Amino acid sequence: MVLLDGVAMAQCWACRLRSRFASGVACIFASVCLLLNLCSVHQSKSWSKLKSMVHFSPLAFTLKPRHSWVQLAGHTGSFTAGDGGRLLKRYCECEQRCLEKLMKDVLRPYVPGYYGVLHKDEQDFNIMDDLLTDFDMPSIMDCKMGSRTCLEEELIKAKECQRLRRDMYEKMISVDPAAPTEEERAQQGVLKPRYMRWRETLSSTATLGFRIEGIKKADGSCNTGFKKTKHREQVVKAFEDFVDGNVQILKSYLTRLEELRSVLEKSDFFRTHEVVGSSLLFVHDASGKASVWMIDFGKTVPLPPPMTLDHRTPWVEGNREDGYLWGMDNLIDIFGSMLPRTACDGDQNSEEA
Ligand SMILES: Nc1ncnc2c1ncn2[C@@H]1O[C@H](COP(=O)(O)OP(=O)(O)OP(=O)(O)O)[C@@H](O)[C@H]1O
Ligand SMILES: O=P(O)(O)O[C@@H]1[C@H](O)[C@H](O)[C@@H](OP(=O)(O)O)[C@H](OP(=O)(O)O)[C@H]1O
Repeated sequence: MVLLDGVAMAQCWACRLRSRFASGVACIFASVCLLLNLCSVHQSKSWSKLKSMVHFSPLAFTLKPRHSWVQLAGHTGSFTAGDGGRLLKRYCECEQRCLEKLMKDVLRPYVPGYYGVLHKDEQDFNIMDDLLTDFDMPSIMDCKMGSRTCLEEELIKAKECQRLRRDMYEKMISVDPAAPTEEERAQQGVLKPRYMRWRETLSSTATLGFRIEGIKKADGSCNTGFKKTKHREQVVKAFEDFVDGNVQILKSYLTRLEELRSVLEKSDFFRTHEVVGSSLLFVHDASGKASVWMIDFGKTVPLPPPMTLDHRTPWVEGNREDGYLWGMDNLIDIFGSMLPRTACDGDQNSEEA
């Protein structure tokens, strides 16, 4: 976090100096700051999970920092930098199949562009667009969609092989020491579906059909402590903090979400897949640009034909419903409800809602 703050400060200075003087001296000063930070980051942590990801363009005379890449959520070590504004994500066949199909679906504008598989350093990666590329010091939010986070096939497998997870037990007691049952306490382990369900009910997954995984703001601050963000009012507070009272950004998000919902309702891909553990990535910056994309298709699986889902019907084991659109409806409703309130607050950024 200290490094991230250092980088954010350097970026801030670079921006300020650029706009005030646009002079060579300013650029050189900014470049020194940025390079110092870049070196320290690379020495201590290279391309690891969040909480500090830095990724600059090669030194150019304008010295515009391209952006700092941040992994807000997900598995550590899944990502590495690709060329030309692309990301390499650890290969997952399921995700590859989905991204290939999505490139031909009406959802194409709402997912990162996909460019196939790269074999590098004895590992395979899926190559995709880095969605942060066109933003300057972006604010980012990851919301995991759906009313459950375990695939039906995971539940079946878990019943066959009752593998106890000590890591999940430890994550559980670190949030709530009283959460494990007597039996779990004696075993010092929990089954994955039990852990996942506990996470769903602790957060807003079960009650709203989505949950906040993490928020990183332009000032470099980052928060992944949303495990107990369950109630609508808590979610509203987090969203308000994320958009920082900027009604224009709020409106852009709302418009994009409404468009996405209407495209999801028409998508062949969406109708024929169980979509679990997928996120919406919200990105905006100080210029007022804001957008939302669907990411993470590692647990998005095709349904056996002719089965389809409406993504709103409540889940019961066997019906494969995932609650994705129910979550989307709630998300849109919450963003919509924030508009007049933000405008009434008389914020400088506000305009007629
Ligand atoms: N295409 C992208 N462009 C920019 N950032 C991305 C992109 N894909 C993922 N990220 C960043 O990486 C984080 C984790 O992504 P993702 O959910 O795909 O990882 P994962 O390891 O599959 O997650 P999970 O553990 O939920 O399965 C996101 O929260 C986001 O910050
Ligand atoms: O957010 P938390 O509390 O850290 O819990 C993790 C989170 O639910 C991930 O989505 C899940 O990966 P999948 O979605 O890929 O199953 C992972 O399972 P895993 O440890 O088995 O990878 C969990 O540990």
